[in-house]
Formats: sequence, structure tokens, C-alpha cells
Amino acid sequence: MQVLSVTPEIFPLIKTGGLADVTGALPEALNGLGVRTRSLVPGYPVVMGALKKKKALHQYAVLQGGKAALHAAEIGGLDMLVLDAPHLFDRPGGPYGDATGADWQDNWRRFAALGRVGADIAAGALKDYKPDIVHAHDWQSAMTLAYMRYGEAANVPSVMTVHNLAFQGQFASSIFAGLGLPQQAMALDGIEYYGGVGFLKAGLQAAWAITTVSPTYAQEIRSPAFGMGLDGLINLRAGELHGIVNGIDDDIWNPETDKHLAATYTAKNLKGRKANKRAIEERMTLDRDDGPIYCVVSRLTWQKGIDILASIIDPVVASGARLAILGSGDAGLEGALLAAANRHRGRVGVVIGYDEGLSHLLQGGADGILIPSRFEPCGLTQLYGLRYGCVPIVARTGGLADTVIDANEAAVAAGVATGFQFTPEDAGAFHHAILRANALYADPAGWTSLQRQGMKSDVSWDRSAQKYAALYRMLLSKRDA
Ligand SMILES: Nc1ncnc2c1ncn2[C@@H]1O[C@H](COP(=O)(O)OP(=O)(O)O[C@H]2O[C@H](CO)[C@@H](O)[C@H](O)[C@H]2O)[C@@H](O)[C@H]1O
Repeated sequence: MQVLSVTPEIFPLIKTGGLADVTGALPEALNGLGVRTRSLVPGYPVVMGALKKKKALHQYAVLQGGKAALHAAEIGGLDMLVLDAPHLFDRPGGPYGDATGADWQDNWRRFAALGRVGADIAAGALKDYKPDIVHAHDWQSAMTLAYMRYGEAANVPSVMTVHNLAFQGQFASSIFAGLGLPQQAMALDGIEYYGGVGFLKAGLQAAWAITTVSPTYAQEIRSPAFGMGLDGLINLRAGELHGIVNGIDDDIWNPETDKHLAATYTAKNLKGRKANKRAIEERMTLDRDDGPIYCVVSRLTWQKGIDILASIIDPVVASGARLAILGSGDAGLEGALLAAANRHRGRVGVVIGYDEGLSHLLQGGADGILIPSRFEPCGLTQLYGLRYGCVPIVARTGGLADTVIDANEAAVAAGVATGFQFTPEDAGAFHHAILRANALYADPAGWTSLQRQGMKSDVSWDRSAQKYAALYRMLLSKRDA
């Protein structure tokens, strides 16, 4: 079975968040199940730079205002189709905005182009390749499914995966004329969205199946509180909605071989974690002591509950814990964390920025990882935490609820606990969870058993890849029915 995955990010080439980890790891996991994935990605400068030799499979004289070409490439074991469209993608800054973080004004053009090309491939534009299934990730890829629906690939089964419903790709209705879609598409059951155009909305309407990245989030987004304006549509399509929890790439995230660690270790022998903890203390100028260090690796945003974290730093420090925080995002939240680091020198370390290596070291040496998200479609950092014996302390929402087993008395007695959950997502409950973690940390045998239990959790892609493969097969039988 051939699957075309359309994605705006793919690890290791281009990553701003968890989406890249997923689209980078899922192809290999599916490979063993007889599913071959080709990934269509925009030709950002880093992607073009990784292309060894360029051989255009397909050319466009004009695609959204300029020349474009499609190149095949094998990069890091991934089979890719790269959309080279310099007028859209060859620019400095991030994939969606400039160096100051401001969105590119022509994002609608950039990702309409990606969608157009995805749909052309689905319709058979390439000589030697036609996918059986098209799988689109988030709003940036969602127009693929709209172009398929209103074009020549309406009979090709498609999957729309929502990694985060908060990002929807909403634009003014004036862009409609530039999309090249038939007028009938500008309708309530098409791409029209609250008077404008909604890219994710269009994908959700057009997809044969909709998935999101955990069963609990799949339920949550059917409610107004989590549905971000799309709960009505999602409820209408509830019969086609599936929640499949993410896995992790267990070659990249393996404490036994991880090159970013000061010392590697196994579940049996956790000694190496101590050297990593010392390395964190050095790197983040924290005092050296034997109390717990809790880390944070996150986008610094409201979604991630970083304001809740900032509001309890003083009592957490007073409880004897130290904090090691890595992230970037909202300027206000960055400032609040830096101010806390200033107030609590040696107790709170903050690194503002994006640092893949440091994120591994934190998982390999911190005692716990704090994830106070207000909503969390899946969450990957708690999965890395489980694999690394870095105990997750998480809000009970979305994928966090599905993947961490709270250390309540019954779970501890049964030996199945893997972390701490709290609810509601507020300062009081979060603080209480950290105090519960401190108490268990003071009992080394109890803490070690929590770590080991977490390290035993199956966080690999195996089970989830099987679910995607089964979904693809179900869609193919629907096509053939
Ligand atoms: N400053 C930093 N330095 C280095 N690494 C950093 C970093 N900040 C974040 N990261 C890394 O980025 C990834 C973030 O993963 P999350 O699951 O938190 O995803 P995110 O919210 O971006 O994406 C959405 O998509 C994913 C994938 O489906 C869902 O899990 C999630 O719930 C949803 O919100 C992790 O690999 C993490 O280690």
C-alpha cells in the first residue's frame, strides 16, 4: 500500500513542534506493516540544502505566482517529495513566519500550493507513482483534501490528522479567488468558515477519515470547551473520527545509546542518571544537592499552562525542588520565567531557545518533567519522560490522561503507577501534585519503582502504527465497496 503523507514539518529536517516528530517517525513504523509512505514537504532552505542531487519529477510553469518543481529525495531514510517553489519557500526565518515570529502574509498561498500539489499527485500527475491513500497533517496540509474533493482525486481515500485544533489556518474570504477552486467550494459544507476561508475546516469536511492524536482528545474536541469553534462539524463527523495515540522514535529517544547524554543508562541500572543530573546543574547553573530537579521542555504558551507554572514557582522552590526550564514562545511568559530565575539563583535555571540536545539531557537527568497543559492533543515529552525514567507530572487532559498512570495509592500498591496527574488545570492542583512527587521522591525505593514502571511502558509506535494501517485498510475497502 502506498501512502502520500503531506506535511509542513518532518524530523530531522524541519521541526517547530511535535508534528515533525510524528511525521518523521511514522513512515518507518508503518514500513514493517506493508505500508510505504512518501512524504511531500515544502522546499524550505534547509530541505533544499539537504537535497543531494536535484532531478525534477514534475514542473509547474506557474504555481501560486511562480515557477515550481517537484523533486524526489531520500533523506535520513525518509522517502520524500520536495516542493521547490522559491517564491513561496526560499526565505529566512521559520516555516510559517519571519525571524520575529510574525506570520508570513502569504501563508495561504504557500500552503494552498502545497495542497494543490498533493492533490495533483493523488490524481496521478507523476509518471511512476500514484498513492492509494493521502494522509494530511494539520491545517498547512489540509487543502490537499479540498483540492482532491473538488478535483480529480475525490475517489482517493484520505485521512486528516489534527495535531492541534488551536491552529486552523483561517483567512479572509478575499483569498478564495486565488485558490482556483470551483465556486461551489465556498459553502458551509466546503471551505467557508465564519465568513472567511478555513483550511483545517476544509480538510475536516473533505477527509474520508479524521484522526487526532489520542482517544481522550478525540472526545474532548466534540465539546465547545475544546472544539475551538469546530465542535459542531466534528460532532457531525463523529462516525469518522478516530483517536490514535502517538508513539516515539525509540532509536532517537533511547537512554541506552543517546549521544546527547553525559552518561547512558538502562532501566536496570539507573546510575548514569546521576551524571546527567550533575551535567544539568552545570549547564543551568543550579546548586548541587540531592533534592529533586523537575524540568520543563516546551513551547512557552497558554496551551502549555506555562503561566500556571510561573505562578507557583515561589512555593515550589520553597518546597526544596529545583527547576530546569527549556523553551521559547510568548515574550511575556519568557520574561516571567527569567524573572523567577533571577529571584531564585541556583534554584531555577531557564534557557530560552530551542535546543534538541539539551532537551535530551533534561529527560536523562531531571527527576521529573512538568506538563501543566490546559489542553494536550497527545503530548510527546511525557512519553520521552516515561522512556527516560524522568517521571511525568501532568494535567489530566488529552493524551496526557491516556499515557500516564497516576501514582494514587491503589496504583502504587499494584505497582502500575508511572507518574502524577492533576485536575483541574490550576495552580492549586498543580502545586499539590508537585508536593506529592516530592513526598515520593523522599522514598528512594518508591521513586525508583515509579521510574522503572514508566520505562516499561510501551511508548513505541508499534501499536499505533498498526491502528493507522488498519484505518488505511478500512478506507481502501470502503473505496472498493
Ligand atoms: N525549546 C525546546 N527545545 C528543544 N525541543 C523542544 C523545545 N520545545 C519543545 N521541544 C520539543 O518539541 C516537541 C513538542 O512536542 P509536543 O507533543 O509538546 O507538541 P506540540 O505541542 O508542539 O504539538 C502538537 O502535536 C503533537 C504531535 O501530534 C502532539 O503531541 C501535541 O499534543 C500537540 O500540541 C517535543 O519533541 C519536545 O521535546
